[in-house]
Amino acid sequence: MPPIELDERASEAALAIQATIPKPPKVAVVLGSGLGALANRLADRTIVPYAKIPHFPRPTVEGHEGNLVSGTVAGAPLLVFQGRFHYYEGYGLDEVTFPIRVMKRLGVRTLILTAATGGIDLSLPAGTIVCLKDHLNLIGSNPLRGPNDERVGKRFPDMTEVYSHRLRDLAFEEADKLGLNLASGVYACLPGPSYETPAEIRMLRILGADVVGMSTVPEAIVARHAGLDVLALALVTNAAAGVSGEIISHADVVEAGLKATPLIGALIEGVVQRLDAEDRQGTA
Ligand SMILES: O=P(O)(O)O[C@H]1O[C@H](CO)[C@@H](O)[C@H]1O
Ligand SMILES: Nc1nc2[nH]cnc2c(=O)[nH]1
Repeated sequence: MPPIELDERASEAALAIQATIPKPPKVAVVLGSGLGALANRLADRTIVPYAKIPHFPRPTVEGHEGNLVSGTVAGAPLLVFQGRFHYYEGYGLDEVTFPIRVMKRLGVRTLILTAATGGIDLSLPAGTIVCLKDHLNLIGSNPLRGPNDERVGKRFPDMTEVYSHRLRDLAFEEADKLGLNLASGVYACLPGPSYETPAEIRMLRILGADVVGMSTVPEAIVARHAGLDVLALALVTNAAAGVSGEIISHADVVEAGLKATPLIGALIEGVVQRLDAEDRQGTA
């Protein structure tokens, strides 16, 4: 889609959201598969169904509800995207990353991405939360393909530090307070929807990937292009193909997400409260 048209659509979507949420929070979270219940932890909730937002796609995957939820965690404002869009659903990368363009319009400055993933590294069993330090974009395209919108960002955005060092440090500090052993790793993004073969997982391990999924990376690229700071937390919901010999099912992925929601929720809340405190002190 031409960038001007895309920007107009994002602007219309943002205006519609602002009609219900006049002062949107500056920190947003995108919830991965099975992590939707995290939105229920917010106080003072205002819910805008994606269906009510112009140009917003609809999630078609189980475990992705399709609501924008604004509220607070321990007094700190937070905007939650309860459900995301994936390339394998048939959406173009413009559509997959549309919420990121909208949140930029809404004035969001910090994006926290969450995702369900398969654990490639043998030291990352199901239930581990991994703070991403980098990624491999193996989706076969790039969400910034096409004419560049110079008003949003550069033609050739730097990707040396996609996942903010500052936010990662903050996440590790908050994890320590919770007694949570937060791991660090590289996310490989494949197009899906089939899970990987054991041979593909062996290849990904050689390439340096620690976890694998079918999302997150297009969103992170668009967010960095637009100047947002990004933190990404990947939950290992299953051993990647061939690692344990167990078959992988999306129902199990969603169940593992639900089980880990209190822990990943507590971690996100700790980070959001710290960001809010920094914001109040004018240091963010
Ligand atoms: O990345 P999220 O949306 O958490 O979902 C992950 O889980 C699904 C597969 O079970 C895929 O969509 C994969 O990307
Ligand atoms: N590609 C991929 N995505 C996932 N999402 C949750 N588990 C997996 C997995 O093993 N592979």
